[in-house]
Amino acid sequence: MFTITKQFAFSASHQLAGLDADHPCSRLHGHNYIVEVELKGATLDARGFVRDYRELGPLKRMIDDEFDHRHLNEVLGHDHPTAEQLALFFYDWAHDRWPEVSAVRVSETPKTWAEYRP
Ligand SMILES: Nc1nc2c(c(=O)[nH]1)N=C([C@H](O)[C@H](O)COP(=O)(O)OP(=O)(O)OP(=O)(O)O)CN2
Ligand SMILES: [Zn+2]
Repeated sequence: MFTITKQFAFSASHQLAGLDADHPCSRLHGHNYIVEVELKGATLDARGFVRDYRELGPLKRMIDDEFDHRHLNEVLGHDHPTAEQLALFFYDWAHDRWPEVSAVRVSETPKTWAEYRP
């Protein structure tokens, strides 16, 4: 089995509901997000690729247009825009287009990663 990954980045604000009042993430704040998309394939195409990284360009354009420098509560339409919810959103979006997508990981800080892998 082959596994390839590609990372995308954006900056955005969010405010998480349902937390204790003294939880810092209940305040409006922002992160420099990293989104890592993983694709798997048992075989390679004639070019030697699971899929050409360049074919993931539409995901970069969507992130740039709809997520970068936006407020994630508004983008996702709810008040729980956690890293887990973002990983699920990007997985669904990417897997609809590229069936080899096997997982998506989202980082909010240099020390944290959330992964969605069905
Ligand atoms: N399981 C999750 N926990 C938290 C999420 C999340 O998306 N999923 N999000 C947050 C905050 O939005 C933010 O990411 C803060 O995280 P935290 O690790 O607490 O960041 P700090 O830099 O303040 O942590 P240090 O311990 O100071 O390094 C919170 N939890
Ligand atoms: Zn946060």
